[in-house]
Amino acid sequence: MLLHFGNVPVLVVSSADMAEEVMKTHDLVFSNRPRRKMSDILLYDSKDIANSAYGEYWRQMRSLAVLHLLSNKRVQSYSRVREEEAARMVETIKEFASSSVPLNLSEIFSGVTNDIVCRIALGRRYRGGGEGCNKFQELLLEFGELLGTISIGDYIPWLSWLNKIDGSYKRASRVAKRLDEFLDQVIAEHVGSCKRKEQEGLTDNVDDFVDVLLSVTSNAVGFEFDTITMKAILLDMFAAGTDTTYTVLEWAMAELLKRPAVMHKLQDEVRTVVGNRGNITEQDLVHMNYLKAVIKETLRLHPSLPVLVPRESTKGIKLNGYDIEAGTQVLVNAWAVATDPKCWDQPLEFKPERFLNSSVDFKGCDFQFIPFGAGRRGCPGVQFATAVDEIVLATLVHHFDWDLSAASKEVDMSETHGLALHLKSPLLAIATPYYE
Ligand code: HEM
Repeated sequence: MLLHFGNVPVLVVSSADMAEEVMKTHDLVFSNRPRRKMSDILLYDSKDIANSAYGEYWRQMRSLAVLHLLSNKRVQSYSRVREEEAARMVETIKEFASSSVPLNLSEIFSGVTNDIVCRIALGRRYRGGGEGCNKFQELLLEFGELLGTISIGDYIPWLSWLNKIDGSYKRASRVAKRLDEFLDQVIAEHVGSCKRKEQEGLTDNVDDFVDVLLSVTSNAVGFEFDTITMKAILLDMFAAGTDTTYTVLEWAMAELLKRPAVMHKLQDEVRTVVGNRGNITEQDLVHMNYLKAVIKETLRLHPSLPVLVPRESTKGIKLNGYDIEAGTQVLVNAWAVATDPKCWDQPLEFKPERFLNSSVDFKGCDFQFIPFGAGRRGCPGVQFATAVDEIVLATLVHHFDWDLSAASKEVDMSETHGLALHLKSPLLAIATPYYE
């Protein structure tokens, strides 16, 4: 379907075949991202990976992230961080469980995901008191909210004065400045501690992303990599990696609470694999096929980014008989594709079993299921996200039995959109410890 948003032609793709045309057959033509004023303000002139224009700069940033930050090996090296944070979440929930107060699961999920991303990216948690903690959390919230808004000026340039008078650009500039100061401080602390370690002959066995980026900067040859680029990449990890990852947990738990039989089947699997050994390790997850199916089914019915991240055509092209001009924005409706009755049996039913004896995966080869996109601009954070989602969800159903709160006997599945697609109301449930 070809629409016009103001001055901009927008192609909406809603079938697996057309998604394949855009993201595989003509991927190169559709590898650009539209320029957005908000990302220019918040992300150093869009110098991050997700928003930068297709070209040499993007290629260098992307390969840096894929090779050094988000590779399988690097993601696995953070298994202890994820295990520790999942265990910490259990302790927090136990405090609530003893008072039978309904627990705000949405808050728990956003907190644990944020702690994991902060520890991996910046080296420590930035939540719950301590120097700079609240300031950073507040800034991240505002950053996400602003980045998720659509500016009318991007579509109708002569109306961009509206964004000036509604104060959103000014607010974004203030948030960008404060985040910039915060990241400068984090980087300076890392540089200081690197020097100290060098002088004392200490070696840290797990580097966080700032450590990795600092070592890449000092060894980078032949491409433009400065502190600005480093800060843009770090912010990308929060912008692209936090909300998207935690909303999967929110939707998965909402579906499980609505379907006790599915919840019990998952609990049986997790408890059989782990027994009463206490906390789950990532080694255990390898044996949890139903858990993986639950996460896939959640991403099928509730993709975190239902229309992915917009692409833009770099030149005119004929697609399915239609002329698509250069500069056309493309929205791939991943939700429509993943619920298309031509590809899926009972498409609107939550049935994790459909993935048990199936090779269909979200790695970007099966175009009927593309929650992480595909092709050159496909999500490089798939391993990172699934590692977090698997351990948190497994831990939650292993340690506790769950019941809807007395206040809400029905799960309210209404949606709202920020950076990612959220439940509109916080998910509340009562936890009863299983192993006491
Ligand atoms: C469940 C969680 C996640 C979902 C559903 C998701 C989904 C997506 C999607 C749909 C895109 C655009 C793909 C395209 O245009 O074809 C994308 C891009 C991206 N994602 Fe993710 N993502 C998730 C988690 C993460 C994580 C954890 C990170 C990093 C820590 C990350 C980093 C990125 C980056 C850097 C891009 C931009 C890639 C580029 O433009 O070259 N994502 N993601």
